[in-house]
Amino acid sequence: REKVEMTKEQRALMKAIVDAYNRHQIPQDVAKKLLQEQYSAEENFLLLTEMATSQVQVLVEFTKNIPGFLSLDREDQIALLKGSTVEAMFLRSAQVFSRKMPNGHTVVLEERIRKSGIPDEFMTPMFNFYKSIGELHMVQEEQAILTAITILMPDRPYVKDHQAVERLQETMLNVLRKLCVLQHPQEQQYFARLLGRLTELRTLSHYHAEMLTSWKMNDHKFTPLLCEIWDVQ
Ligand SMILES: O=C(c1ccccc1)c1ccc(-c2nc3ccccc3n2[C@H](C(=O)NC2CCCCC2)C2CCCCC2)cc1
Repeated sequence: REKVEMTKEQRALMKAIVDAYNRHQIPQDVAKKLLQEQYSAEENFLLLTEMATSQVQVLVEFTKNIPGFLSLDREDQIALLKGSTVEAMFLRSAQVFSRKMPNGHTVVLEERIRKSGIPDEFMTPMFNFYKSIGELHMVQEEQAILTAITILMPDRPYVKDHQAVERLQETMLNVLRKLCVLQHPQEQQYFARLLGRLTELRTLSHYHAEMLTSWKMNDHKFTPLLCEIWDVQ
C-alpha cells in the first residue's frame, strides 16, 4: 500500500488543534465529582448546567484557535458555534465516560448517570453512543480534530458561506484521514467508522431540549447562555 505521510502544513495544523484542545480542558473533573457520591436530580441538573456553561466558554476559545475560523464571516462563526455546542458536549461527555479508570469506576459512573435525573428513554441511545466512542480507543489528536470537524459542519442552520466552511472542514478531514491510517494501520475502515459516530452524535443531540425539560425534577433553571444555546425556556 502507498506510504501515507503528513505534509509539514498538516502536522503544524494538527499541532495547533491539539494544543488548543489540551489548553482548554474543563476546569474540574466532573467524573471525579460524580464518583464521590450520588447527588439528587436537582444537584445533578445544577452540575450539568455549570459544566455545560463552562464547556461552551472552553469551546469558544478552542474554536478561535482553529486556523481559518476567525477569517470566516462573523455571523457564520456564531452559527457554527451555536449549531455544534450540544454535539461537542455529548462528544466530550463520551470521551470523559470512555477514559481509562480504575476497575469498577466506569460501572459506578454509569450507575450515577443512570440515576442523575435524565429521563429513562434517553439512557439507551446515550450509553450506546458513549460505548461506541469508547470502542474506537481514539487518541487525543483524533478527539481534537473530530471536535474541530463537528464545529466546521457546513450544513448548520443559518450558515451563509457554505463553501468557506466546507474548505476548512475538508482540510481537517484530510488530516484526520491520514492520522487514522497512521494510528490504526490494522483497521482499514477506522476513518469511516469515526465519521459514522458524527451521524449518531447528531441524532442523539436532537433530543437535547427534551432531555433537559423532562429532567426528573420541577422548575428547570438555565443560565442565560444556555437558554440561548439550548433553545430552552
Ligand atoms: O441530558 C443531557 C444533555 C445533553 C445535551 C444538551 C442538554 C442536556 C446530558 C448531558 C451530559 C451528560 C453527561 N454524560 C456524561 C458522561 C461522563 C461524565 C459526565 C457526563 N455527563 C454530565 C456532564 O457533566 N457532562 C460534562 C462532561 C464534560 C463536558 C461538559 C459536560 C453529567 C452532569 C451531572 C449528571 C450526570 C451527567 C448526560 C446527559
